[in-house]
Amino acid sequence: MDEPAAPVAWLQITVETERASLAEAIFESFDAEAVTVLDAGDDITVENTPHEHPGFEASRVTGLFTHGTLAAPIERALQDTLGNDATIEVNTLADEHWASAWLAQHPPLHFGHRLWIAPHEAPVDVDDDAIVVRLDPGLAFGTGTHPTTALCLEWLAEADIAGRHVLDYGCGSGILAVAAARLGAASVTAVDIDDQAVRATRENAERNGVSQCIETPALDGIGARTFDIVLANILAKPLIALAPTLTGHAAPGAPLVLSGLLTRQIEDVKNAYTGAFTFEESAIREDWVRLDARRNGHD
Ligand SMILES: C[S@@+](CC[C@H](N)C(=O)[O-])C[C@H]1O[C@@H](n2cnc3c(N)ncnc32)[C@H](O)[C@@H]1O
Repeated sequence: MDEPAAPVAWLQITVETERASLAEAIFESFDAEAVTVLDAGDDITVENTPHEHPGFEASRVTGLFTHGTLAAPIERALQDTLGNDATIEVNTLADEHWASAWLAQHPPLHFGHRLWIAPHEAPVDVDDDAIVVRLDPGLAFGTGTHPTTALCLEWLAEADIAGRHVLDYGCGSGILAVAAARLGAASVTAVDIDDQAVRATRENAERNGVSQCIETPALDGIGARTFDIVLANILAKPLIALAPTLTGHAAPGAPLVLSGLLTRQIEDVKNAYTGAFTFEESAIREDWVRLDARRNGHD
């Protein structure tokens, strides 16, 4: 018989700051398993934290790290970068506490006319034609609260997805892939360099009844296939490095949706794709950007 699994604990560091994107970058540089951001004004009811946070002005950025990660260097980096403006809180969470904290922090979110993202157990009171994507707590990036994910979900909610073949490059939790499938895509190909993200995508596809529509090949398993829609919410540097790959996967006339870059990185990212794509107006939230483009070559 298998040994019962040992209880897992996580290091959770939360920082309240007006410079949320810097805090996120620091958490990412320490290999956070997940980073979430709650903005000022969001309803906050976090379980298992020692403080209450009534009416704070700043964003609340939370990084989750695997057990054994040292808190001190991360705290030092946050303090050095954010100075006295930041309030830092360190907690150890048992697995089930992380899940309940996640649920409490993630009320159902609404995008466009009819797309909702909601935790599996959260009651959602919506119209009959609403598409509700159920996303359970996982450790892969992509819960809908991050501005870049939200910007991509807003694009998907308004786009003509029905019958299209979609590529989600850097799928994380699978949130965009599952939303595209639920919005009627003929097929979604979801890839990621992180095995955990691929696992989370498969699980979330299954939970939402769309696993037959979503394939998760290895990165080198897409071959030379082209897609009707290409989504990539990664970061500026990989987006630039991936320009030839994503260009090769976009069919003539296909929309390309890039996110994960900051406003100061717009020109560098655009330059990597210029020639093959025509860019439309960018969407910007909290200094994060979504670039919308269309593959040249459509008759
Ligand atoms: C910011 S998350 C986005 C997740 C999800 N698509 C969303 O919109 O919320 C970026 C994802 O891209 C993956 N990633 C980073 N570099 C990559 C690369 N070169 N190729 C494929 N995936 C990559 C990461 O592992 C991560 O899961």
